[in-house]
Amino acid sequence: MRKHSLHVMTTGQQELARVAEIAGQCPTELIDVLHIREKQRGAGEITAWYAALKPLFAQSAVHINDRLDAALAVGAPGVQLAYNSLSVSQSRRILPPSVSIGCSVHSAEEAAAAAEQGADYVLYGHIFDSNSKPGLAPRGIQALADVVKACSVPVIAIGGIEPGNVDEVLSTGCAGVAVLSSVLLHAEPAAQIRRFREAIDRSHHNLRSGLN
Ligand SMILES: Cc1ncc(COP(=O)(O)OP(=O)(O)O)c(N)n1
Ligand SMILES: Cc1ncsc1CCOP(=O)(O)O
Ligand SMILES: [Mg+2]
Repeated sequence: MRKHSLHVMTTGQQELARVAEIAGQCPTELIDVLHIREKQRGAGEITAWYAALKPLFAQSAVHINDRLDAALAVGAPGVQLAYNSLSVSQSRRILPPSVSIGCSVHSAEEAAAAAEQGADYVLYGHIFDSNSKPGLAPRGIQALADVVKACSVPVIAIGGIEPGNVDEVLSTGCAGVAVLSSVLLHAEPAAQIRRFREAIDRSHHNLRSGLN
């Protein structure tokens, strides 16, 4: 298992055929987790996305954002909960224990609460300015470090993350990075995935265990 992980999220702005085309050209084995984050699509459509993308991400875990019904229907190994999803504890009651639960959090308090309820990891952001979160102020590196300290489960950083700022992000002790536009909307997604993986693997920062 790799020390730090690379999560890639679908954008909600592309058709399945385009995402599949990109995946077919990319070293997807360098990606630890693909998130199907298609908030405007129904559960049936999301199951079709999973069926089409899973073979292209054979070595990645494919997690489903929000829709536990779709995740259960396809046997996905993980879900990602958003602010308006079922809570972590509600999700735990529904999902088999083997299904990983990630939870989007926006403060150290939310991160600690998600961990307490049984989240396997939290996603915290946005760290830097991001076109994917227009008009919203970024939370910054110090806030990420504070979340890492407050939280007993791995923290994945998201928002405005590029290969050039990965080292600074990992210096907080977080467990990895999640990227949306900088991979799937990039002109050269394959090269960009390699740059991310190299930047992550080059970093010598250690994971912080949290609560210390
Ligand atoms: C009112 C409000 N709060 C938060 C969000 C963003 O949702 P979030 O839980 O952060 O889920 P992801 O965007 O991370 O998938 C929102 N849209 N509105
Ligand atoms: C889903 C989400 N949550 C916080 S920032 C973000 C989007 C990050 O997108 P990008 O990687 O394009 O900055
Ligand atoms: Mg969020």
